[in-house]
Amino acid sequence: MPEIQAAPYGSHGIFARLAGGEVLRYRALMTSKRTVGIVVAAGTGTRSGSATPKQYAPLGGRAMVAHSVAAFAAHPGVDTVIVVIGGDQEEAARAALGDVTLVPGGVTRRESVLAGLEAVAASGGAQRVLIHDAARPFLPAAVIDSLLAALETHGGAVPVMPVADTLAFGADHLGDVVPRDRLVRVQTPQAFVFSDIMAAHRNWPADREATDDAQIARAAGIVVALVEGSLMLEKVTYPDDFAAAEAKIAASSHVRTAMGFDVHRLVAGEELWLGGILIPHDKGLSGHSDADVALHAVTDALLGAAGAGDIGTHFPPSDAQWRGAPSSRFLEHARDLVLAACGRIDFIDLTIICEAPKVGPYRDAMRARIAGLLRLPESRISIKATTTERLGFTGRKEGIAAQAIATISIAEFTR
Ligand SMILES: Nc1ccn([C@@H]2O[C@H](COP(=O)(O)OP(=O)(O)OP(=O)(O)O)[C@@H](O)[C@H]2O)c(=O)n1
Ligand SMILES: C[C@](O)(CO)[C@H](O)COP(=O)(O)O
Repeated sequence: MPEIQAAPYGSHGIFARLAGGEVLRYRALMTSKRTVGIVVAAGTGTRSGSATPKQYAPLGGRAMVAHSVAAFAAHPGVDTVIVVIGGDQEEAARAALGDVTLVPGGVTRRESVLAGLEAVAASGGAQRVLIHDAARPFLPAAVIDSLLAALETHGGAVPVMPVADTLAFGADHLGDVVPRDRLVRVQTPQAFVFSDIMAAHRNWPADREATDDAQIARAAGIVVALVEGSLMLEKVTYPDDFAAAEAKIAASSHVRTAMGFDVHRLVAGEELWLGGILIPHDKGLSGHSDADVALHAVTDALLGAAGAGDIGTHFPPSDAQWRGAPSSRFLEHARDLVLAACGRIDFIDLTIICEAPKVGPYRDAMRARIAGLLRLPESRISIKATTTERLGFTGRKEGIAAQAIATISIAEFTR
């Protein structure tokens, strides 16, 4: 199967998954092993000292929980993500995550995981499940690769790290040293054959706690393999951990800029959609979609910065489903691609080139609309307009052109 060789397992994250037909076919093959990522995010974060549950604290420009959800969503081996949340967290979770399956959790982590597993069972089950702490925001695709590979031969697998410090009992005074040569630090995600971990959790006594799922699996006789963990996966637990997490993002972030350009013809009898708003005018822009040339330019700039092709790659004009489509959908898609690649949109500079209509009266409304679609403050959107001094097709009012430059930051720690 050349498609599989062309897109090795987990090789390119979201870009590989969305870039073209070959990869999409590869993904379709993989769904024969339906894999669900469960992110447990129902804790209160007491030790973190955060006023709100730590998983909603901003980290690298978005809520902590959004990072690992995006990492799962971007991985071609993960088909679905569900997030387990606290009873009073729905609003915060929706604001952070948008349209993701949310499941109410329990009082302890174990109960929250059980609730997540039951939700998977109720939705038709799965072959494999990856159970992950929202409090470990930076989830490398390579760790997911290793875990899924280990599940080919084991019922469970966990990422582990070596212990670097001397370990000893300690209360009032230092006690005996604990030999560390055979100890490991256990991280998440923890990967399991779904039916096995589901049964193990159901059989675990309700009055007994376990700090992770591998313990519950082992108690049920599941052999749990070890794979190499990652420093990126350290848990955010105490107040100082937030600064350490921000430092990880800063250390691996770099800025990308890309431009987008588009032209559409002005014709009588069409609505004029420009910059995401409907403008009264004697002509409108003609195209396969609503032909909003300004949103197309911004969309292409974002796709370029994400290295994810162009608007035609994602929304081919040959595809009837995009006939008359609102260009806001294209822009939201580009936004989600950037976010899924652990990127942050820093700034958009859009220039609309036309003789008429005058853009000035609509500039604020366009800015607000684009900021809303990108979930950014308006201060990160610049809209400029110019004429071409009555020269060329824009000068003759035959069409409108737009160009945009997107500046994004991408933290390249996800591999
Ligand atoms: N009832 C609970 C408790 C914890 N968790 C989740 O389990 C993960 C690991 O737990 P921990 O770091 O201990 O988070 P908290 O329980 O929120 O923190 P603390 O113990 O400091 O209150 C976190 O993503 C947390 O949201 C959960 O889903 N449901
Ligand atoms: C699940 C876990 O993250 C694995 O290391 C850990 O056991 C969670 O412990 P916590 O005390 O609930 O933070």
